Amino acid sequence: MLDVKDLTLKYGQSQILNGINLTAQKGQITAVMGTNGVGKTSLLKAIAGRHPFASGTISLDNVPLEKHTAVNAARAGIAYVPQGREVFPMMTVTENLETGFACLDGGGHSIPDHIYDLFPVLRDMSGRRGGDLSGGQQQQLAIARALITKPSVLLLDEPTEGIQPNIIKHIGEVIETLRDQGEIAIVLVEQFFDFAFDLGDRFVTMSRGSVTLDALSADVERQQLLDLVSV
Ligand SMILES: Nc1ncnc2c1ncn2[C@@H]1O[C@H](COP(=O)(O)OP(=O)(O)OP(=O)(O)O)[C@@H](O)[C@H]1O
Repeated sequence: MLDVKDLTLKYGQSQILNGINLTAQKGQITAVMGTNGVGKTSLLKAIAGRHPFASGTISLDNVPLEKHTAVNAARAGIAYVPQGREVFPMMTVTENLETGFACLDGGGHSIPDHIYDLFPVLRDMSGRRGGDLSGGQQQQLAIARALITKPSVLLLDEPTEGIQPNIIKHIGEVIETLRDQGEIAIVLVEQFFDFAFDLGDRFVTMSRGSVTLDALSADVERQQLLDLVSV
């Protein structure tokens, strides 16, 4: 379980996160929602060790993570699929996937079949350069690369952004499959309301760096949620 407590984050003098509390359970999709600029990406970056936080704690299975760098977060089991995907454009699909081995112990790793079962297009395009893939294919590659690290927490930042509807549907099905396997706590930051609403088991809404609602899907009405995340 991921447990974020009283997290604050600053860019210079500007305080962006004002004491965020968030938990994400394995086998659940925790959807973090809110309008542009409320701090969703900053929250994910802090959890992923991509930006230092000013105060608070991030724990995995009740163990607070020390020295919270990106490498340490990845080694601890936190995988981050950033907005914009960050696929290496000059590397092949296979090489992009292999970068995920860097945070696993030992050598001699190979790409597991289940990765290609989730994303068959990556097998077909294994020799193509990352930069030559469509946006949807790059998103699949970025999620697959994150899964290579065998995470216990998967952070997804706007996975539907700029992607055609049939691939969005497929990505939604993959996220559900991962949830149903029960091994990963999934944190989904998403502005496509219906995508997040359909997938979320728990909803956390944010406004100006603070949590405004934290509720299980059974306890929240669609309109209530829509009102909270609309401008
Ligand atoms: N590197 C940075 N330096 C300074 N300010 C930043 C930086 N990154 C983000 N911000 C500011 O922090 C605030 C929160 O940004 P953040 O990207 O976390 O929000 P968001 O909810 O993810 O928005 P979006 O949906 O547009 O990505 C915004 O006001 C943004 O301008």
